[in-house]
Amino acid sequence: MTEHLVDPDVPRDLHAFIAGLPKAELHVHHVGSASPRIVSELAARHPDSKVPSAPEALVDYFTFTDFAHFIDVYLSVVSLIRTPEDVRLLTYEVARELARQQVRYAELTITPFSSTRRGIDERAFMDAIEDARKSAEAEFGTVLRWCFDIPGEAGLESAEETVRLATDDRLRPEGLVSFGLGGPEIGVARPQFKPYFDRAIAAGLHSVPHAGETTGPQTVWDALTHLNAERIGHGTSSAEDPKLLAHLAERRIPLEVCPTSNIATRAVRTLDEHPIKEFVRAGVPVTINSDDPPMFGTDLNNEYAVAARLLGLDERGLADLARAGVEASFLDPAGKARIIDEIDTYTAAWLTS
Ligand SMILES: Nc1ncnc2c1ncn2[C@@H]1O[C@H](CCC(=O)c2cccc(C(=O)O)c2)[C@@H](O)[C@H]1O
Ligand SMILES: [Zn+2]
Repeated sequence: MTEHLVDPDVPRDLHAFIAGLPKAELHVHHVGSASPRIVSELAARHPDSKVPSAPEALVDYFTFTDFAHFIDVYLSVVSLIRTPEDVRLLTYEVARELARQQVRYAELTITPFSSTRRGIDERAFMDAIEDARKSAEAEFGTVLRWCFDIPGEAGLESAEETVRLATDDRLRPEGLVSFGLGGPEIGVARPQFKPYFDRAIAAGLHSVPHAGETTGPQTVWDALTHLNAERIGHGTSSAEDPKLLAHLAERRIPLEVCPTSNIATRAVRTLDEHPIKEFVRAGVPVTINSDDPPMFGTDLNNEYAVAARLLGLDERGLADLARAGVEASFLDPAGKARIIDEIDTYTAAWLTS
C-alpha cells in the first residue's frame, strides 16, 4: 500500500483488511487511470504536450481549481495517447494496478471517440483494448469489461460515433457491456442523448450515465427517465431530493460513489460534507469506486478506507460494501457468486485469525 494513502483516522488493521479484500470496481476511467510513470513516459515522448514529464511535477499538475480545469487537464493526458500500442499498454497497466488491489472484476469506462477523432484507427483501437483485456485476465486473473461513454460536451457527433462503435457487429469488442455519458454536465442536458442510449440498449448494452456530479438532482431524474439508467455515475446531488433518494432505494438503482474524486474536482467541499451517509440512510444501494485514481491521488483501497471512516464501518461493513459492488456489476450470476464466495471466505478467515 502506498504510505501516503494510509488514512490516519482508519486503524491500520482495517487498511490491511481492505488491501486483501476481493473487490469489484465499477466506475474508473481508462485514461484517468494512467499511472504517473506512464503519463511521464508519454509526456517525455511528446514534448509538444503541456503535460510535465517529471513525475514530481504531476502532483501539482493534477491539482484542480474546478471541474472545468479537471476536464482540461484530462484532455491534455488524452492527447498523449497516440498509437494503438499506447492504448494497449495503458489498458494492460491499468489491469495490473487493479489486480494489485485485489480487484477481481472491473468495468473500465473508455471514450473511444476521443481516440478515433485524434487519428487512432478504430479497428486497431478495439484490437488493442481486447488484446490487453485477454492478457490481463490470463496473467493477473482480473476480469475487465468495457463501458463506452459519450463525451457529452463534444456534441451529438460524438454520441453518434460512440453508438456506432458500440453497436457495429464488425467493431464492437467482446468485452463491451455498457454505455455511458461523461464530461461536464452544465449546459449538456441528458435528454438529448436518448436516441443514442435507446440504440445502445437495443443492442444489449446496459445504461450507466454520469449524472448529478456537478449539477442538481434533476439531471439524475433525466438520466433515469430519458436514458433508462441502471446505475448512476456519482449521483451526488441526489441527496438534495428526498423523493429521488426514495426512488433510487425502491428501484434498487445503485450509485457509483467516488468520494475523493468529488473533493478533487471541487464538486463537494470536504469529505465530511460528502452525502454518502445520506444515501446509506435512505437505503440507496451504494458502491465505492475510484474514478481517475492517480489524478486524484487515490486508489480503490483508499476509497474503501474513506468510506469506512465516513460510514463508521468495521470489517463486516467493508465486506458488505465489496459485496454491493459485485451485486451491482454486470457480471453473470455465476461470476458474481464466485467473487462473493471469495469475499465471505476472506472475511471469515480474517475475523477468526
Ligand atoms: N469525474 C468525471 N466526470 C465526468 N467525466 C469524467 C470524469 N472523469 C473522467 N471523465 C471523462 O472525461 C471525458 C471528458 C471528455 C470531454 O468532455 C470532451 C469534450 C470535448 C471534446 C473532447 C474530445 O475528446 O475531443 C472531449 C469523459 O468522456 C469521461 O470519460
Ligand atoms: Zn467518472
